[in-house]
Amino acid sequence: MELVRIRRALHQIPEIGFQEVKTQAYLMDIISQFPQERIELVKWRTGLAVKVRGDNPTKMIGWRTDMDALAIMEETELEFQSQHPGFMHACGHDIHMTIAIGLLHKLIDEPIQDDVVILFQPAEEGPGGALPFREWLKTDKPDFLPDCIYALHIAPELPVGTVGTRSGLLFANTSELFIDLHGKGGHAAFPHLTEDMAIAAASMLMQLQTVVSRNVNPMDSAVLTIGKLSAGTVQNIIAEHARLEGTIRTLTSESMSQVKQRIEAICRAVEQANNCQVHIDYGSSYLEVKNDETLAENFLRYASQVKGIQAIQSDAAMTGEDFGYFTEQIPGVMFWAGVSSAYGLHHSKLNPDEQVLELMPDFLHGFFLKS
Ligand SMILES: CC(=O)N[C@@H](CCC[C@H](N)C(=O)O)C(=O)O
Repeated sequence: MELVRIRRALHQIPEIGFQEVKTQAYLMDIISQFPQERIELVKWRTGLAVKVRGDNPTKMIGWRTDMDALAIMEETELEFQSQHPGFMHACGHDIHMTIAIGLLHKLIDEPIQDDVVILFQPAEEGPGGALPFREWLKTDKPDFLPDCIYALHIAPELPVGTVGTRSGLLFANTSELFIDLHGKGGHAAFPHLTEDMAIAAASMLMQLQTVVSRNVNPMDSAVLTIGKLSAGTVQNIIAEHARLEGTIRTLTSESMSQVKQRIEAICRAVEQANNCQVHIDYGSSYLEVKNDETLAENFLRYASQVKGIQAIQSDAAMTGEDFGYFTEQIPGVMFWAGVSSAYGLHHSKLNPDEQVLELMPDFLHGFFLKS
């Protein structure tokens, strides 16, 4: 299998959530070149579910990969860099999909006892494909619904060959956050006749910093990041509109509700103080990823015995993953797989080491053989 070629081809066609049309077509083309006797493929929106029949199945194991990219301008200057300006596989989903293809090929070549279903899931970065995909499988394709489910995420800071996970909570509860402020703009020379939304947004941004530092129990944990702040139109007009775009991360749904209540109180206060209208939109939200204890222990035990693999216990992280909607109802494990990149996830220069492409399909095939 020329996995490097496949990864580079996928890397060149990054598409955001539910727009993975070329990605889906490319994957289907690759899969159509495999022997078809053991496999059954169904499409779901821009995603795919591919079932591989085992020799003597007692269960169906699930493997999930995400497919979407991010709206980031790539700056790697690699010869195979993104052909879609402004979009990049900066979260490693091109690597994830290629590993899934490698695993699929291996399972066809050397079948195992159990059935395996590989889920190519769109829209992990947003607005979230896991929940509707899971629900569709349950209602329309129950014979594609796995009994247990696994997934990996690349870890730029870990060397290739290292895999890490933990029992229980791995990733945070998340909610996107979009806040629009509307007030009376006007001429830059007459500020007393306006309500400046740039000032109102700046003050809101600062006040939002007190939510985690002053309202969340220090023994709990939360993150409130505003990744984008925009206001106004040109240099000599006082802004009538401003927008804050961010994300909230907590360890439980309860603390997510508390954080949201504080954000709402701050927005009402900014409305009053600045004589403006504030509108909050929480966008999409993801459940925390909770690894099944027994499966996670089995996984780490297996990994620690494989030559060339270093298994580590990971800490929980404030990353979000809609894989949490799978582990909510299906026992599962997500793990980190090292890719030795100097630049991290969501960075325009992320450059994973492609050696992981050869290593992981073999490793997973061995794991599924013994699961
Ligand atoms: C693994 C990873 O980086 N996941 C994303 C998921 C984003 C969810 C949503 N769009 C949000 O921003 O809340 C992450 O940013 O953690």
